Amino acid sequence: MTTAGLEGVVATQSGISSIIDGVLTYRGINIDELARHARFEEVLYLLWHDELPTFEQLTQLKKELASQGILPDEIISLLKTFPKHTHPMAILRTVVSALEMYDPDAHDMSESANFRKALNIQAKISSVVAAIQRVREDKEILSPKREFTFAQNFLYMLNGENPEAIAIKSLDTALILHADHELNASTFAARVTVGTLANIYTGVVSAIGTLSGPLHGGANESVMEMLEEIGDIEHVEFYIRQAIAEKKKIMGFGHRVYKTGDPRAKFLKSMSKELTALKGQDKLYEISVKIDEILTKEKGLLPNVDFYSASTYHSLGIARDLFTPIFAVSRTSGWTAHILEQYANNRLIRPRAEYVGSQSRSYVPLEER
Ligand SMILES: CC(=O)SCCNC(=O)CCNC(=O)[C@H](O)C(C)(C)COP(=O)(O)OP(=O)(O)OC[C@H]1O[C@@H](n2cnc3c(N)ncnc32)[C@H](O)[C@@H]1OP(=O)(O)O
Ligand SMILES: O=C([O-])CC(=O)C(=O)O
Repeated sequence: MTTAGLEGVVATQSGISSIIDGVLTYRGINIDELARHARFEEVLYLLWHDELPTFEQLTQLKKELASQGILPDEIISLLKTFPKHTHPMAILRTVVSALEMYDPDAHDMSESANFRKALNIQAKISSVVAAIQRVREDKEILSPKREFTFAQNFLYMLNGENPEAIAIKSLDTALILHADHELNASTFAARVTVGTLANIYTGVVSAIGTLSGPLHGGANESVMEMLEEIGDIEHVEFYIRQAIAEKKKIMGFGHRVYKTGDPRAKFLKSMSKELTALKGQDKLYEISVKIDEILTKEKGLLPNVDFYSASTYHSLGIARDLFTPIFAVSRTSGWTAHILEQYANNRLIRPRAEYVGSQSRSYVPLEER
């Protein structure tokens, strides 16, 4: 028996995040508590080490993220070679692959080397995403500052100025909310890849490619496209009813696992409300809420993590095609935690396929076809 899309199939055991009765936890801690009280670096440490960091451990991690976040000159030169219209997810996938070539530990598969590589990727991926924007604006590439937090550094490297407190807090919360999510498609891809004992860079590259699709992380960019296409609250009703009639998938709604709502969406909704109001972009929030109301009423479809993240990121002044790369910056914490967990107890992941093709055919020579 096969199950389309492996729905409901339990493919591995994991101690990293759980989704039980619609409640999401990281290492046993409810995401609601982490979103309200933690900082992204604490969540990163928690995902990697199964413990919240002490003050000293957190300080050390912050220091290492800033120092490892400096990109090699070769990587900056490489970033400048891509055509300007290249999608940032394609650049990110390519550059993370290239990072392996500048890591002397790339093929050391010891546990300590794998932790070092996880840190290297997590630190640099944020700098790469910011640098993608700086390169296309012909601006100087900036490095993280030691005194800044991870979220603060990302916004600083992106915009070249010390970000406002509300922007730092909002991005930090968004990073926490996107950090891990059990066996989602990109994490599964990462685990399958490293299950062959391919290295951690290769696992993250697989994951980035998998995240980019609009049924997964790419949905946040598609949501923004839709909001821009709708343009006005007056157009929502017509647009959504037509999409329903044409049986189109509406981006940012529905979920394979959550049927009674995505617990992350409420935080993004309230950030979207606050930030759009602050930036005079209330219209975007109002359009989003109207879409949400119609889909809930007409189809019982609820927003997932990607829906309100679109208006949240937009009101932070972030370009639409950087939304999914930012998701990747956050999810690198979960991917690398899962990769380390996979290495710790590895067995090749190799399921079977039920054969439904032609049977008992013979080879026909070329001249007889
Ligand atoms: C971070 C993340 O990855 S979160 C997900 C991001 N992706 C999106 O937002 C894309 C839009 N959503 C979807 O395509 C889906 O809901 C997915 C991919 C998230 C989940 O897919 P599945 O679990 O395979 O659900 P499936 O696509 O079978 O949907 C079940 C039913 O709900 C409908 N449905 C589900 N999502 C949507 C949607 N967004 N818009 C319209 N109808 C939908 C389907 O058409 C289907 O209806 P049917 O039974 O009448 O054919
Ligand atoms: O779990 C999933 O299928 C998709 C998702 O919400 C995520 O990756 O955050």
